[in-house]
Amino acid sequence: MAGTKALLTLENFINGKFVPCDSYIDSYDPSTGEVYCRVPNSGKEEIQAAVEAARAAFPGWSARSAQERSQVLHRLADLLEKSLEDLAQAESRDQGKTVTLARTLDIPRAVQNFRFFASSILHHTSECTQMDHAGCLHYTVRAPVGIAGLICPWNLPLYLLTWKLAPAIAAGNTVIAKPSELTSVTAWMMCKLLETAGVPPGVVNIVFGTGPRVGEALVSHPEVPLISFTGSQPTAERITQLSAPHCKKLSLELGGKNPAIIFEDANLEECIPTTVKSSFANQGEICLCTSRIFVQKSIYSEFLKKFVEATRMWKVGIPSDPSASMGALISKAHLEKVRSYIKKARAEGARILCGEGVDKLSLPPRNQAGYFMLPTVITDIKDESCCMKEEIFGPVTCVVPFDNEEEVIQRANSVKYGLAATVWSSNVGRVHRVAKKLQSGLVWTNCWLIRELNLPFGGMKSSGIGREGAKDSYEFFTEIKTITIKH
Ligand SMILES: NC(=O)c1ccc[n+]([C@@H]2O[C@H](COP(=O)([O-])OP(=O)(O)OC[C@H]3O[C@@H](n4cnc5c(N)ncnc54)[C@H](O)[C@@H]3O)[C@@H](O)[C@H]2O)c1
Ligand SMILES: N/C(=C\C=C\C=O)C(=O)O
Repeated sequence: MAGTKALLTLENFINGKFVPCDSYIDSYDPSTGEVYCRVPNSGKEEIQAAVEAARAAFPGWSARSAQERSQVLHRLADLLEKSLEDLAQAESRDQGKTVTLARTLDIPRAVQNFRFFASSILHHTSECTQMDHAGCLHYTVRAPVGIAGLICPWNLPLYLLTWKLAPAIAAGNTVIAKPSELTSVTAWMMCKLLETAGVPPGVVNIVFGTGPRVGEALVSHPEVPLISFTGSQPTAERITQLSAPHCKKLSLELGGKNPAIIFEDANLEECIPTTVKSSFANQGEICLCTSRIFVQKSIYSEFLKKFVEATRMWKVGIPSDPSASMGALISKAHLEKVRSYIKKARAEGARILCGEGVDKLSLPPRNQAGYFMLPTVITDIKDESCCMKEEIFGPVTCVVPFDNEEEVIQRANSVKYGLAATVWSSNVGRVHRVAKKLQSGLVWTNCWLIRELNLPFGGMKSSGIGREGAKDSYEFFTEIKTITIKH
């Protein structure tokens, strides 16, 4: 345990108050490898206190009109926006991403999440049918589920927490959220804004700590009927097991092994920079990142040469460097895991064209122990290799050739995941055809990560269960009831 003197110490946020914890976990600055923060190591007791607070707050919050709740969400969005720079600096320090990315993606999107659900909650309608022969009118009503359990990963901390929190409270639920123990700081900072925004005590409770300890206590609690989880597939399996005896409502947003399919008629001037970005943005630590690039044979050599050149321009730097495209990976353990895949690829006879073990990474002395690595491109690799099958979740991408449409669809679909894909071609008929056949919850053609928050977001196969978005999140965070009136 590091000396605790200068360390930032977080507290749980329960019933509108910050409460200290009996024990703490060290949290590291990924850019230096030094401990800089202490995160509460909460457990069953803290979850019980949060459940009691959320239970007491539910009748009042759920009885408010959608308009009243919407106003609270708008105020919170405004407050987050005012703190954008502080939050961006904190997110970067905690996660390792560049400040530029946190400033332009993570925090603006957190603000947008509150504004978006503040608006969308006002526009839902319910169904009504007539049954004239029986003299009946039927209609549906929706009601909040109760206490929502939200469990989030470390890659886009505030972005993904607010993507769950905003629709949950907009719909009238009260919430217990558990951020990743690796990235808890911006959630804690957000708690400081809740009272000013008008969020009543107990509506939002944030309990920090590890998955096995506090995560499992939340999932197992009988008074939490719903769990919205974003994270890895093995954790989702455990959450599913623990939820089963209680028949909990589950939303699972999991990993991916996302293909990019690049046809010979693709506009390479747009495709190459976008595919470098889709492979390496946020250090490749986005579930939507490309990690298998299939390129049609006739343009394979040209693509590979230009892609490697462009990857070498994707600068790794300290997170505060405005010219850096990529910062540090989340943890030492994760860096080692990502490196181990490159080692395996090499042992299988694949070629590493740039990055890890090929090029030299230059860092200031203070950052030598940080968790940095260069963006790495692998080729001459078989589809059966673990690098082509398993989620690496780091700055590593594989490039392989293909002959024709049918073959590439089959190969793209040959993994257990089905989250996101990109298709590059100037033939509009082809992009529609291929997009329809891909086993993927999201397909971007001639672009990547353009988000329309109204439409369903989520994966198929081992990439998850359920969808998030305006209508989908509303349906998940509410229970529907059919009412029949005989007249
Ligand atoms: N589909 C998406 O929208 C999406 C978005 C971001 C990340 N991800 C996925 O998340 C993974 C990376 O995130 P991670 O390493 O934080 O995932 P993880 O599964 O290790 O952890 C996610 C969260 O679950 C908690 N947790 C761990 N064990 C638990 C348990 N037994 N019970 C309850 N909670 C538990 C963790 O503490 C953390 O808060 C990748 O697989 C990535 O693809 C998916
Ligand atoms: N959920 C979203 C993104 C998930 C990214 C995973 O790392 C979103 O854009 O709504």
